[in-house]
Amino acid sequence: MELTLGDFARSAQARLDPAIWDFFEGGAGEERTLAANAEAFDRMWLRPRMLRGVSRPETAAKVLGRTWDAPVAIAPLAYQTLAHPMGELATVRGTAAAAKVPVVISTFAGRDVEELAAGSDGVPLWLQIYCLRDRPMIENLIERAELAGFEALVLTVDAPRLGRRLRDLRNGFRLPPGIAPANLSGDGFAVPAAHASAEFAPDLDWSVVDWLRSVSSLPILVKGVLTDTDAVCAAEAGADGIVVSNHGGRQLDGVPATLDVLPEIAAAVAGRVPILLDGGVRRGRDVLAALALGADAVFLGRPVLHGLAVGGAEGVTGVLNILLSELTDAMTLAGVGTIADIGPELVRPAPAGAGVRDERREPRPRPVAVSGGPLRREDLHASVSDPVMDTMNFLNEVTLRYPDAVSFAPGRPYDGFFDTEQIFTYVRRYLDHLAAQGRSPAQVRDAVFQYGPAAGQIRELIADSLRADEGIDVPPESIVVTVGCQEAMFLALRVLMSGPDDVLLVSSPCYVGITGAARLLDVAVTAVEERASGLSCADLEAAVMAERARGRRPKAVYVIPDHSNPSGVTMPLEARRDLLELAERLDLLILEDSPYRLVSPGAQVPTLKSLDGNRRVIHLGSYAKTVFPGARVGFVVADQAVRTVDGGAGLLADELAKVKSMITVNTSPLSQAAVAGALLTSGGRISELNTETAAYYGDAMRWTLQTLETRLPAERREALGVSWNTPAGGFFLTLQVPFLAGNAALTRSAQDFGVIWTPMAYFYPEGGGDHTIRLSISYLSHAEIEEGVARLVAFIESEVAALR
Ligand SMILES: Cc1cc2nc3c(=O)[nH]c(=O)nc-3n(C[C@H](O)[C@H](O)[C@H](O)COP(=O)(O)O)c2cc1C
Repeated sequence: MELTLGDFARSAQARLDPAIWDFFEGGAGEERTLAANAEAFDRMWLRPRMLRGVSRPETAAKVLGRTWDAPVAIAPLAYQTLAHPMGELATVRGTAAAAKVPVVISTFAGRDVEELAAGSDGVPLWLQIYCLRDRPMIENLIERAELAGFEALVLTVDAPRLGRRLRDLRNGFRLPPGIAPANLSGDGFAVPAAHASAEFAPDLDWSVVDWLRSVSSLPILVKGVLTDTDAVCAAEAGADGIVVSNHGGRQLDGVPATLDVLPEIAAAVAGRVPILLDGGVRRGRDVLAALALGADAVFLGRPVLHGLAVGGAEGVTGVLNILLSELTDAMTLAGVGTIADIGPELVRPAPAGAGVRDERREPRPRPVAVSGGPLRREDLHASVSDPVMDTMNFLNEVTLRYPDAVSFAPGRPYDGFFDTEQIFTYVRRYLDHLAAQGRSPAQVRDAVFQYGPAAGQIRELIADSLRADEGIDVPPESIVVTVGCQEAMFLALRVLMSGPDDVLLVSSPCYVGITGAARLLDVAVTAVEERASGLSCADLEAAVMAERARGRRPKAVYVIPDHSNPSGVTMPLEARRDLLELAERLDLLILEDSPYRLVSPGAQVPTLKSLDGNRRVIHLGSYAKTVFPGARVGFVVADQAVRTVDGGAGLLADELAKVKSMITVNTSPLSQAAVAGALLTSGGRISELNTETAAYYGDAMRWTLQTLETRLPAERREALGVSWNTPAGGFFLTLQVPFLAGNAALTRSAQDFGVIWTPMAYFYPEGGGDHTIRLSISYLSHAEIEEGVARLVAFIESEVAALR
């Protein structure tokens, strides 16, 4: 039985073909905006008033001069015949049975406007307009609708073309035979995005409102407004109303939630025209919140399709009845007697992290400024709003919310080998070493108390250690000691990438630290799909050629050749040689990052840098896993020669150090001292220092793989459609699953099964990884691994059962 709109969504999903479900549910890009719409409502608390004498609140609302039974209308939704054969006719009838509120009919409706008007049973019908290149066809449709008794036009302005809807792209979505717009002539509709690219007029301006006005006497609402400026433009262009909408997150991913922009728009419009809002309205209290923040009414989108799929007209009636009775309940409990009584005092933002919706959606709770603070995030550098910058927020949030869950998420080192006293011993060891080298007491003191050289003061020790451990033979001058490896990446990108046409190539999936650094620096990133044995040279070459054909300059490729984060993949020796050869041939640099190799058991494949005869490799180093992450010490080896215009020569490392002096000045000498002490203790062989640690991680990886194998033997996992890779080292392995393993699945996993993992989709710069899970094995005990895997398997079984 469906008691909430969420229940209807679940029932609909069970009934619909997965590709159609994705077409309905999906948003553009990473679906950040889609998720944000709903979360914005979750972040809003209601402030009820008591003893207000409200027994039966009155939900009737007056909008555009007409009284509606409730401040809710049905959003334009294309191709409703995909959900039910009666399509829009069932929607109109189902709405009429629940309430007299407007139904907006899409340009791409699957039923004739005349037929809908005949079946409307007193429900106001509005026509949504996509202004196609073929204006006469649109004009004809408007004429027919007006003649049939439609009461308003809704001009959609956020779709010069369709947003990049990755689910549809992945599914190769096409309209099934027999599904087509009933009110348009022509063909080529089967792939909606392709049709839109060919037929939508992309170059409209506000004069299109004049044009509409010239062909129709109906009121015109402009749908798709997201800023105060455009709201004013719409009002000044003569619109009779605006619809604050981001198309349900289906157009430009990364625009804000509609509820978040509503206050600024309401302030700008100042009552001149009615404001409607859509996106994420799923409960009666959401309607209250939208009205409190300045909307006159809301549109309901996807839930209508869910109702249709579940029970045609009756389903739509069911959905509306739930929403409207929730609205009545909320008004009663909040002490609100009429719609006109709803004002801004009825809401306040929830504290951060509170109010997260407990449904199959992807919440990302974040504080919201309802009335605007002194700074607007949209005025800050775009990177702060970029999804890549807070990829891990949601995961951290879930981890905090379910502290008892077994977590396979964090890639942090096991702390059983840390010993506080070690730090003092290491620092002492380094200071003694300086004294033994003949430094005076004052010099030894300065070596920890003072600023140090930008390039670092332990470069010799690092160079010795690289020679001893890795067969990397480079002069100390080619090394810059950095604040963690992250700074090394940042410096390398800052120095190498000089113009807007420069491109960094990365694998997909890819470590987020590098894509995040690229974003901070406005560096263009192109992803190359990773294969089972890492980056393929053929793929890389094709990507380089494609970039060059576009007039761009691919300058470097970032790789984690050993036990990669996130996939766990290791490049074989031959592939490394091929990559070096390709880099030489294509004049590319390689950014090699390999933090896990020395904490992995057994012999390791040689580093790219040790095989690099042509100085193609910039080696990014980290002591986070081999010494301890709290030191925040990393380094970069950049032995490439740099020629100056006046014929001088230096090393790339010198340029990196220059930039570093303007970022962190120098890496903490105290931290460098601790790391140097560790290097000295092991005679430069950091691998020896980590023998026990490597054995520990190796054992944890084996244990995890073995437990998975026991719980899901071949036959069972085949039946479930599950598989995983078997890395020989590192912290990560990946699991393929047949269901969508995104944030919603993660929430169910944490909440219902007590196990947390990382959705691999976080690591795909251009989308992907939706059916893959990353497991980190680095810090769990055998018992925790066993319990965690048991829970994970139970979760997987339940998800697979829900699919069937
Ligand atoms: C399957 C689907 C089809 C849609 N078709 C149209 C359309 O033809 N015209 C339009 O202006 N908006 C269209 N929209 C956007 C909706 O009108 C509305 O803005 C959005 O769905 C509201 O968000 P909600 O689904 O979160 O309630 C469509 C949305 C979906 C999900």
